[in-house]
Amino acid sequence: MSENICAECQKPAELKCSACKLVSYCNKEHQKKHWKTHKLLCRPYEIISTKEVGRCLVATRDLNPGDLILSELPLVYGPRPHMVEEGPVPCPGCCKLIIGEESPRCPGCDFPVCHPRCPGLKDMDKHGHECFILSMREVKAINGLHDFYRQDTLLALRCLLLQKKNPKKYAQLMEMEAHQNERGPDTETYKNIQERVMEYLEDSFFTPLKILQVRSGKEVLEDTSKETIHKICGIIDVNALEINQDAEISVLYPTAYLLEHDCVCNTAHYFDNEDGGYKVTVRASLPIKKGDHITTMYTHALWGTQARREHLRETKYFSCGCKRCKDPTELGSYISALRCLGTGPDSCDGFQLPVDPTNDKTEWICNKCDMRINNNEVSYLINQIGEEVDNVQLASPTVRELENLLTKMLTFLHPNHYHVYSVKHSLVQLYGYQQGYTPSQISDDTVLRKVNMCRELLQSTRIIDPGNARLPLYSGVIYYELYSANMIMIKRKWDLGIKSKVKSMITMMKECHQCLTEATKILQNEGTTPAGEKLISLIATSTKEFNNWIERNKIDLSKE
Ligand SMILES: C[S@@+](CC[C@H](N)C(=O)[O-])C[C@H]1O[C@@H](n2cnc3c(N)ncnc32)[C@H](O)[C@@H]1O
Repeated sequence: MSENICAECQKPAELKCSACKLVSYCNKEHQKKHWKTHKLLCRPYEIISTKEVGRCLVATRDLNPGDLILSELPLVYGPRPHMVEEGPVPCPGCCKLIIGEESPRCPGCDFPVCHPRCPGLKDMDKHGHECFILSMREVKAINGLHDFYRQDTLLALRCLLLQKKNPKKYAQLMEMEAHQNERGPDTETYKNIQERVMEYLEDSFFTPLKILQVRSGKEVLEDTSKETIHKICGIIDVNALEINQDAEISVLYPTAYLLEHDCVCNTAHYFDNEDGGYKVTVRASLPIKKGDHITTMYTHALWGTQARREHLRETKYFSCGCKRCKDPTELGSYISALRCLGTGPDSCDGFQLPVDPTNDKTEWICNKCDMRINNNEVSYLINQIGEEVDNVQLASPTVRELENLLTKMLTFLHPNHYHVYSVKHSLVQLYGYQQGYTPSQISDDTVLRKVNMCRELLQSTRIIDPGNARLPLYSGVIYYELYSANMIMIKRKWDLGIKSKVKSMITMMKECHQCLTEATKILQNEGTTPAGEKLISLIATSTKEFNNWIERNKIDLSKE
């Protein structure tokens, strides 16, 4: 007789839900009947393996934007494993950034901490367990703290500690892809890990630990071999998700790591640290059909194809072949396109596009006059412009400085190029605020310029991030600035007696309403970062003010 019980009638059952394989039924009819209840809990994906991507998730039913895909707690997490040579470091208890030299020390191991009573110091899922190992070293440091207390090695140590503490979790962890072949002994990555993690942990802590283990006959760590530590570092680099909310943390999840990459992904994920556990929730951000691959984004949506592909190759060891990467126009966004670089009589108003964007040595051809240039020239130009943009942006530029830079850039780049996007995104946040451009000072022409820039930015953002999965803060800011610019114009005209009977005024008011509604929707899961929280509150206040203004002036936007 079957051990399983039908979820509908509690009689013995042989049939299983094919999607989650967790619930049984005695017949198809009862399965159908129970679906209304079960669909809220049923996992909507299966794990498959393909030659191109390895293991990945595929939808087992149609999903709509917002539908839950998975929600889970970490296997292990810890301070982001990137070497810091100066400046703030994470507290090993809570991962919040602190200045090591000015901070108190952990009473157990002497690592700099935010407070000697930081709750994470005793928590066995955080610092509690590793503190014992770190206290093996008897010497303490007063100077040169960055080299002596290496928070960038703690996540690898926490992974090793799972060997004894939670063998099931350790086994799950060791199943993850580490790309060891691409990180072999002759690579820079290997040499770096050897020195930065392996030798540091071995010399400072494992050598005294081994002596203690022999003496006491008790084993704390089973396997601290070079192979295992290199594999763990590979696993962290390839699979960990990064959280930048209140602290800089890297997290390994039991299932979420299986999400494959796509440069236009169909899910969004959020972290929730309310119970101190960094739960991740993954939801569909676009409609996903049964059988579609469920994807996320490992790199920056606002980078052009060459920059994204290079980043993916260097950090995740694969060559992306998604639709956006293969399309010279990047789905019509023209985010990497240059102006025709023909000179003199050869110049035209066309745009230079890569002939084969997935080939690093591709030629770039003008879509109008066939003028060709090689990739080295394009890379050189883009790097030069990128450097100039970074330098100007870092120096808190004025409107005038950014406008001059923009004019210069537009002689080489498409108006939607990602470097241009970045400058326009800064400019729309200065128009209306900087001295000389405040709401009472800014000219009508400049307000219109801001409105047009916001609309152009929104158009590009919608193409490269149609589900608002990766750029919600960018979009939220643009919607807010489009609202603000429209409001300046509306109030000016209103004061001149041009009221709600005029059609263009109603159009602008409707756009204001739409901007605030869209921004509120897009930002609904962004309240966990300081920037998101601030923007959400600004938009909530503006929505109230806008609605009051509409009500006070007896305007009915639904009727007009
Ligand atoms: C976080 S892991 C994802 C799980 C992995 N597929 C596995 O089997 O363990 C990331 C790795 O998956 C592979 N991968 C993910 N997305 C890919 C894609 N779009 N194309 C090719 N490989 C991909 C790469 O090997 C990458 O380093």
